[in-house]
Amino acid sequence: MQTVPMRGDEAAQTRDFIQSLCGEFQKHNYIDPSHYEHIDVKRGLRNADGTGVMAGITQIGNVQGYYIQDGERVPMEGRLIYRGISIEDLIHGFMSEGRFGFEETAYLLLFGALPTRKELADFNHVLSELRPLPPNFTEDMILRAPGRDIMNRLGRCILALYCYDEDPESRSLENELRQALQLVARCPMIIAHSYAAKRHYFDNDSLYLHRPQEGLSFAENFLYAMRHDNRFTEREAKLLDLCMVVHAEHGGGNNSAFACRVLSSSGTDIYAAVSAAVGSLKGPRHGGANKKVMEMFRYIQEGVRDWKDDGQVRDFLLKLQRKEAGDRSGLIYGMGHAIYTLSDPRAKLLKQFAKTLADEKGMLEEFELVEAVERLAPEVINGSRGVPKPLCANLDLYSGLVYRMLDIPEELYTPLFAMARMVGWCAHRVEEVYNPGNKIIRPAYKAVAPLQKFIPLDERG
Ligand SMILES: CC(=O)SCCNC(=O)CCNC(=O)[C@H](O)C(C)(C)COP(=O)(O)OP(=O)(O)OC[C@H]1O[C@@H](n2cnc3c(N)ncnc32)[C@H](O)[C@@H]1OP(=O)(O)O
Ligand SMILES: O=C([O-])CC(=O)C(=O)O
Repeated sequence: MQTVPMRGDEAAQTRDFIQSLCGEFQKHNYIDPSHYEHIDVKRGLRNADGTGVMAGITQIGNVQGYYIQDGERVPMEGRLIYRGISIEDLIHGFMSEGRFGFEETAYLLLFGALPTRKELADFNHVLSELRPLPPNFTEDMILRAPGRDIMNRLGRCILALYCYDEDPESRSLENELRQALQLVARCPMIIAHSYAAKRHYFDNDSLYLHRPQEGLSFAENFLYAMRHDNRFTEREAKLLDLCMVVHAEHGGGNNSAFACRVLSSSGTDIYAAVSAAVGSLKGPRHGGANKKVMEMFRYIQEGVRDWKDDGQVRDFLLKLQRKEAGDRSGLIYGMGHAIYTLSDPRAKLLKQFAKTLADEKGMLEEFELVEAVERLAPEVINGSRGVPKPLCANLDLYSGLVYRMLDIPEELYTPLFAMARMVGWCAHRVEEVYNPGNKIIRPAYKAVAPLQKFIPLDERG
């Protein structure tokens, strides 16, 4: 698809007009912070003590980072629980038996119980059946309109799948589950093909489109489809599988799952709800942070002469925080979390694997720099805060490093997160739609604009 180019003078006129409207916009849209002193607004849907406003009940995932004692928030080591099973137990369970774990995690999250051997085999077979994209989908939806941003492509493709679904509007449980499994199964292919198109059209590379292979696991299929020579080792696939498991679910309140639940509560279709979740995850304060972390480390490596000197690293982090360096957002990516306080259990797990891999690949210096940021950033972020807030590394601090050591290109880091989280989104979607008591999610906004009269066109100044 091509956009119609504007002539130079038209473009300048449009730019000037829009620039003049920026002033108008600022005049009428600025919210004076003092309003928040008088009106009880739960900004970011948070209570005054930083805890989240309780917006729903779920059976799927549980995220714990503090407990309440005598009305006070008490920090604790983070816990992540999928359907009642801690993430550590789940990972230990399938790893100790030498299996891939993502498929059984998906089954657990979507249906609520661990599969038996037969159920797991049947589930894997169904995923294989559902994996191929519809005929001509890659040609029509991916190759004809390639794009640089794979998350944007993914959202678009998910919305487009509505048109290829013979029954997109039925909300029967069976249909919802069929759609959910199809989305989970197809996501790796959409990402791999979108990436191939991006490389071909924007990076001048040859075009290769691999088809999914029956008998390969989710992680193996992704590596097979992403790499031009289809080659990967078992160790790489097992590590990617583990990354997928830790990214699969994070309760109902995280920004993308909540977006999915908000849309679902309106009664709209699964494609609309899940593509909204993709859009949310793309944001740099959410899943997009894994890509931003790598960019931030490039800034640090360029800006700090001796990475082993804590003083120099701390000074650079201060510059990041003061918006004097990096992307000027003021954020130290990969640090902080809305719920976790002392630790994010996923970051702990990924850190262990990153360290072993870094040792093997001769990348211990990079690993140690990430560790230094983890150690020094809380003090920098807390700055002169009277009572320091406990602040820990989140999973995005170490996931990028693991992906880099797996030779996965940076533009796929957030899409990989989406590929895994598709399971969590679909589980929350079906839970939202299936439970009949659920109401449309509809918080309130206090309007502060003064009333005014309509002025006829000729009388306006
Ligand atoms: C998969 C995920 O979504 S994990 C999160 C990935 N995101 C990132 O890594 C981006 C960096 N981190 C952040 O932006 C934040 O920590 C978030 C968005 C994750 C959580 O935000 P919040 O729940 O608002 O954090 P919290 O309430 O603890 O923030 C306390 C203060 O520290 C600041 N802060 C928190 N984390 C950071 C950070 N990484 N860098 C700079 N400042 C930070 C906040 O801006 C806030 O300042 P304020 O009190 O002056 O407004
Ligand atoms: O829970 C959150 O706010 C963000 C997060 O870590 C996730 O979704 O994995």
